[in-house]
Amino acid sequence: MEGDQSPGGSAVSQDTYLLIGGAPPLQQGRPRSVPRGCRPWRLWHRTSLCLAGPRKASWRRRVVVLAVLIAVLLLLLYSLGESSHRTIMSMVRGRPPEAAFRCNGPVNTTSQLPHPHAPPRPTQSRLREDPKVLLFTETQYSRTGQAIIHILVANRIKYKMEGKYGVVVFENFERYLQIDPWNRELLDKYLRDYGVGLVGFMPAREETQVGAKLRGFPLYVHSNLGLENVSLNTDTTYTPLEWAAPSLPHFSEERLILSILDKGDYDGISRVLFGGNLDFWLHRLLFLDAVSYLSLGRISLSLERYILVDIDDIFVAKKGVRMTTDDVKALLDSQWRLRELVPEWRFNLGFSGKYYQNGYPEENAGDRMLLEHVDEFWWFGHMWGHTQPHTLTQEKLEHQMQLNKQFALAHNIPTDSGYSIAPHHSGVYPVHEPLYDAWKKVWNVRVTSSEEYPHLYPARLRRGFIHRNIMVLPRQTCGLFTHTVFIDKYPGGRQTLDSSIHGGELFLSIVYNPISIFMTHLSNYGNDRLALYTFESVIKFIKCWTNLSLRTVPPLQLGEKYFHLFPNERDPVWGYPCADRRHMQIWAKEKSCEQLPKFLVIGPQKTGTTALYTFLAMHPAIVANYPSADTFEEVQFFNGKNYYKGIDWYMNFFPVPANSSSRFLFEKSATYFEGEMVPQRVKALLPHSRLVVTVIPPSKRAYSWYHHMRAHNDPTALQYTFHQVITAGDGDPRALRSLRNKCLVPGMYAKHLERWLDHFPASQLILIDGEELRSDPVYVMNDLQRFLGIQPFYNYTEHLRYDKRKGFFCQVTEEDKTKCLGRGKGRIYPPMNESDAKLLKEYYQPYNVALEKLLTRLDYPVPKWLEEELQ
Ligand SMILES: Nc1ncnc2c1ncn2[C@@H]1O[C@H](COP(=O)(O)OS(=O)(=O)O)[C@@H](OP(=O)(O)O)[C@H]1O
Repeated sequence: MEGDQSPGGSAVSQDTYLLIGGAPPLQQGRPRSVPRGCRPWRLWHRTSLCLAGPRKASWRRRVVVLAVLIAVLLLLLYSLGESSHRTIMSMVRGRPPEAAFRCNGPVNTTSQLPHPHAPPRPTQSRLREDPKVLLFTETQYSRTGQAIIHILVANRIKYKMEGKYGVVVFENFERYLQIDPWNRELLDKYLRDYGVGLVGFMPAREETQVGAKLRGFPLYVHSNLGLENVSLNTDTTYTPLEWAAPSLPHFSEERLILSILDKGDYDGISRVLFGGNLDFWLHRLLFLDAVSYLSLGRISLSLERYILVDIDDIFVAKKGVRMTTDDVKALLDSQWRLRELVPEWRFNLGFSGKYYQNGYPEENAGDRMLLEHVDEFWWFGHMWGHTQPHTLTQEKLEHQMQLNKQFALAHNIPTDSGYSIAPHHSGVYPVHEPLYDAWKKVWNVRVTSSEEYPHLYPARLRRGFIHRNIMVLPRQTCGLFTHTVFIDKYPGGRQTLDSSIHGGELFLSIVYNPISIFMTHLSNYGNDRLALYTFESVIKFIKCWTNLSLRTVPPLQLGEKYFHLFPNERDPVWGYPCADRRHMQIWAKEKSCEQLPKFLVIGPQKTGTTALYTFLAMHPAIVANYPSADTFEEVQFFNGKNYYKGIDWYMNFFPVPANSSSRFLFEKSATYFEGEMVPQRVKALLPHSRLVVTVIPPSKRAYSWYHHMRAHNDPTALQYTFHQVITAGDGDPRALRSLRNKCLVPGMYAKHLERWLDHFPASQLILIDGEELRSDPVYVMNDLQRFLGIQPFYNYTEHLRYDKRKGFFCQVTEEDKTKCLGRGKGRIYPPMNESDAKLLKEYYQPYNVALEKLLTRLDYPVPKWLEEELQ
């Protein structure tokens, strides 16, 4: 094995590093030659000499000449008028760069997929679970480990440290070799039995090694040597590495490493070993291929990549950075060239009609020419006046959209794309409901895209979701913004853009995302036409270096494809808007995180949650949610269909914040406790919230719940006895089995608590003994006040009193009477029969044991009833 090494003697100068055929070297400034006399500094020099004669001009003369010159220039400009502005600018600017990328080999112009690269899958090597990667990193911060995780996450490849795996990855291969014989044999047996392969990386070394033998392995390591003759396995998803001959300019500054394939002839285990890290893009592709190859195709990405390039702000840009007729022609030409590489390629144009014909005369001609070629592009309505939707009411939004639609109809622009986007992503996420309503009503929008979900950064975590039947697709960043108009003004210099194209961020975005939507702006197509340069270059680079098959389809089809590929992204996860500065900027001003609860009473049902809710609401500093008519007073947002109504719907259950933010808003929904998705959703929206859980003996809870269902005339509960419900088997009717589950499952307290604790630290959760709440509510309420840190401290002794008739503690009214909970709380029903009680005690035994262990581990008090249950 050869170690890290840059290709010897192949240093290539800057100008050849850039892939612009025939372009002058970068150091010379502009990419195209400019007539010398037209350059302002040249003009000044020559004129001064001419007026002042051959002798060295005195400084006075120079000042006079300069003043005359400025005056002449101003006069000239004035007389030529605005129409000449662009002509002068283009003389000064030179010509835009071209994507004249040269590929040292055949460009992959076919749209066919290559032959399957994975060896046939042995029947005995089937994995029962979702294939995952088992990853061993040195530490959570180690460099290659981070790079591996980065690639896996960006490609949505699951990885973990437990369960069944499709591939095992060692950040440091030596760790694998150092495993003690017993564990090594276990791991190797697993790899052999399930046909799971291994990827290993050789650690970087300062010192040079020549022929160092790998422990217990027939391999010898040579490190820090030059790579002379590279010849590698050609059976890869991407372009064979033999293309990476040292003479190729792309590799001049990169560190090539050698990677080898061990086909398992030695010990039955296939391995791919990398001589170094993943810094270089080609090795990242090779790593993905290795994962695919070693998992026998189970962890394999399709080779199809869909790209859609939106051109936003059509007609919006300022004078001077809009498109002229030449630019429109260049756009059309580029579109034709791109079709050679991506079948049916079309740019997707988003227009704001209000600014039509708002440029210099040549630019207005450009506007008209775009409309003359309306059929050549895909179109979508942007916002008429480019206003941010979150600042507008639904009425105003509809009005703006209507104006743009009328403009479209008047200019034969198609209006049926079903796609739209909002200026600055405003209103898409965080959701501004009026935007979704207006979009649906005026434009029948069914798909949009945004960079903001869940956050702009890190880009690799951007995802899609569906809200109210509108598909929101993630957008990728291509490095061009409204103000990136000239190549020499590109932030970080042209080299930065080029390295993003040549294996950097833009290239990897396309490689890692089966579907990429890029946002560009009108201004990126005028002047230096950077968007044309960027996309033609990156597409050629991809076609040159990979076997990816590039495609494009209109947005609606793209949306359907996206959620077909990633069905588990359909459901949104609403995030806390105040944690993200950008989200705050595009969230309606009247909204505030102070209108979200500070704590939740999460249940489970029948443990005394209503009493707790009522007692809490008595506190002067605590504000409960408004009651919901549909859900028996509870909001029930996080656990059911209400979640899809969005956070505006949820926030409407709470009063608009008053001046003081010391009020504690809360809500109680007793079914949150056992909901599978609830902890994750609560964590996302209310990351700082405190959680209040009440528990009573689980069998008692189950019995109370059964009677609750009977009292609510549930037909199944009325039809079957408690015994029949708790002993229902798999062969029983569905309704009965469902009732059994709802009756028994919430009482598995430890299991549900563990799930909450996966998302929240124990310090944010308090466990209340429901039996104690019943017998000594004052003590419990004081404890809870301390946990929540609520001021002022409320003296419940004066406000709660035992009511003999009710048999429970009740609220003391101003008239010194008691106000108790309704008949539905503290019901009267016959005691549970002994055999059912015994049955349930046995049933819940393991869950109660686990609960006791959990509480002890967390240093929480163990309720008395639990001690008794375990005796
Ligand atoms: N102060 C006071 N007043 C009335 N009831 C009290 C009180 N404290 C605790 N309990 C017990 O609360 C049980 C109802 O629990 P929940 O309020 O959680 O029920 S629900 O899930 O909201 O339906 C209810 O269960 P049942 O006795 O089966 O009706 C009561 O035992």
